[in-house]
Amino acid sequence: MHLESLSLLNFKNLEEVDLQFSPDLNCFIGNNGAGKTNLMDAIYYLSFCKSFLNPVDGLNVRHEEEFFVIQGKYQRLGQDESIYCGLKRGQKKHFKRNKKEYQKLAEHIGLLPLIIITPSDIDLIMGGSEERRRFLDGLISQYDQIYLDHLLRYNRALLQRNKLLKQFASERSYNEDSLDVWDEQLVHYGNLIHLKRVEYIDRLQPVFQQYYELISCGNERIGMEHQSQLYETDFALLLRENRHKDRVVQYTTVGIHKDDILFNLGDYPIKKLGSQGQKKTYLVALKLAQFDFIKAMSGMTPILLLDDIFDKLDKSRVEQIVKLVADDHFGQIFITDTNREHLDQIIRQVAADSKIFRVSQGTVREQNHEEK
Ligand SMILES: Nc1ncnc2c1ncn2[C@@H]1O[C@H](COP(=O)(O)OP(=O)(O)OP(=O)(O)O)[C@@H](O)[C@H]1O
Repeated sequence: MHLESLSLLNFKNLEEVDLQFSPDLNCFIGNNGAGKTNLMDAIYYLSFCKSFLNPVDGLNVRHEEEFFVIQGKYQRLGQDESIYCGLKRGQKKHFKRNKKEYQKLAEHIGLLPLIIITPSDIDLIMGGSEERRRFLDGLISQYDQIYLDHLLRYNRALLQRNKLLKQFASERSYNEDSLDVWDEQLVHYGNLIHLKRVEYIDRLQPVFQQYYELISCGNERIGMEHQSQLYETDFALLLRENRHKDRVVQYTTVGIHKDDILFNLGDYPIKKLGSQGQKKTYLVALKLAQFDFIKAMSGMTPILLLDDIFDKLDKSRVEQIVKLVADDHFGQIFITDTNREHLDQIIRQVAADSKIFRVSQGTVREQNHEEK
């Protein structure tokens, strides 16, 4: 599967862009603030119906303009696919596949698999546990509708239980039975979600370790540990034991919504003790493992977006990543850099077709390989 062409109108700092891509390697080169990441974001939008940077759609409309349009033409499983996304300030977003508007955006997710590696991934390590749960849930639910359904039902039950706990406090009344209904639901769906999370982390772990070893030349030991209260105690018992506490604090303090993933380097948390380059290596390995996963589950090779991937990495790690992505295991790749040297290094190693685009103050033009 690959993106053949992209047209943009008023998307962030990109006023009008029309580009034809290589099915293999596409490089965006330009100075800081030129618009390289915005191009990546537009491609991300076409797969996930939203920006990876900015959850408020209206902020992606070019300043002083009223609307944006993103259009992409894809080759997917031997067929042409035309995807349209349009937004007028203050109005609903329109998202179309082959001119037909989606009723629900969720129907589109998974159609055009894509993995992005970006500097903002650092939130996965440095942010709170909800970042890591979102990563894991996103990974599983993209191709497992049942898991997504269980997650939605669990969250709904959690919301209702928390509402009741608040109500008890404000009305100073307490009815055990009304909590039981929600506890039953939490236990049922929570246990199913727990089993799936355990299974998926077990599957992700070895692939992730392999990528990390490849990039770091096997010099460092890493780990990923799923932390859940359900490993130690039965969920129903846990809820019963913590009922009194939950009533006092007015929310549910135990359950799979408290899970975390501990990212380790050696015996220590990478969050506290890892260097910037080690954290970056960790994230690249994690995302490449996610790539393999999605590839296996979707039966398609995802598009790979590498945004500013070489920043903070030493020469040897850069070389290892270049070798990795030059492998034909990966399909269409988009890569941004301010440094032409890195891109030339990749282009030299990749036997496949490649294109270079110069991005400058919101304009983009294809340049030939000799032009510097
Ligand atoms: N809605 C918008 N309208 C106009 N410009 C915008 C909008 N949103 C963001 N920008 C501008 O886009 C520019 C950032 O572009 P982008 O992040 O793509 O840069 P980049 O080329 O990736 O830079 P770097 O190398 O620093 O990562 C900024 O100058 C920012 O002000």
